[in-house]
Amino acid sequence: MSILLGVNIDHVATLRKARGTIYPDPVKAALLCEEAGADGITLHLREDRRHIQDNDVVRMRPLLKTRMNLEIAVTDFMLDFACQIRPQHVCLVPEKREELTTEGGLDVAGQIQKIKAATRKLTQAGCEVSLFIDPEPRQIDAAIECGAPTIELHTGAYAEAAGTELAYELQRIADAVSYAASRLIVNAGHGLNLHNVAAIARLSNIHELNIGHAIIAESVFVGLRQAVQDMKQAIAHAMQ
Ligand SMILES: CC(=O)[C@@H](O)[C@H](O)COP(=O)(O)O
Ligand SMILES: NCC(=O)COP(=O)(O)O
Repeated sequence: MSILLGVNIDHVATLRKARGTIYPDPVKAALLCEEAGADGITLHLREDRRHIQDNDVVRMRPLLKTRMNLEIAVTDFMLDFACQIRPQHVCLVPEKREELTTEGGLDVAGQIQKIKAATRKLTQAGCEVSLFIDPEPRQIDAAIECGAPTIELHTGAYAEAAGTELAYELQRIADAVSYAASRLIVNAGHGLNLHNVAAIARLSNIHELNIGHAIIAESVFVGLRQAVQDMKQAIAHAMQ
C-alpha cells in the first residue's frame, strides 16, 4: 500500500499575506490539491497568523472531500478552536513567534500532563490526535503515555543535513519508525521535497507524509495540480 500524501497549503496563504489581498485563496488550493490526488489537507493555524487565518479553517472544513489535518500549538484558544471546528485530525506542534518555520518537535516528554489533557480534550471532541515529535524513543514513549494514536516524525534535521549527517539523520528516522510502528500510526514531515522524499518513502511502516512548502514552491513553475501529482509519483516510485 502506498504512503498517503497530506498536502500542507500554508504557503498559498503566505503569498496572499505578502500583499494583504484576498487571493490566492487557500481553500481553492486545497480543493484543487484533492482533485490532483492529495489524500488529505494539512494547514497550520499559527498564533501569529502569518499565513493561515481562522476563517480559512472555518470555510475549508465543510468543503474538503478527504480530511483536514489542523496543526496547532497547545494553547487554550487553539484547543477550543479545534474543538469547535472538529477537523478529522489535529496535530499538536511547538511554536515560537520568532521562528522562520517549525524548528523542532513538540517536547511531549517534558510536559506529559499538559499534552495528555490536550489529547483527551481533542479526542473527546472527535478529533484524531497526532503529536509532531523529533525521532526520539523518549518522545515516542511519551506520546503513547499521552494516549495519542498517531505521531508525526519531524524530518527537518534530515532535510537540512548533508554528507555524513544525512545518513545519520535518515537512520534516526528509520530507527524511530521501527520503534514506534507496532504501537502507533507513524506519519512524517517537514522539509521534504522531490529530491529527498524517496529515502523516507522507502521506509516501511510510514502511514502518511505531510509535505507543503516544496509542493507550493514547485507549483510556481508547473502548476499546483502537476506539483501534487509529481510528489505522489515520486513517493509511489520510491516504493517500487
Ligand atoms: C509542523 C511543520 O513542520 C509544518 O507543518 C508547519 O506548518 C511549518 O510551519 P510553516 O508552515 O509556518 O513553515
Ligand atoms: N508537518 C509537516 C507539514 O505539514 C509540511 O511541512 P513542509 O513540507 O511545509 O516543510
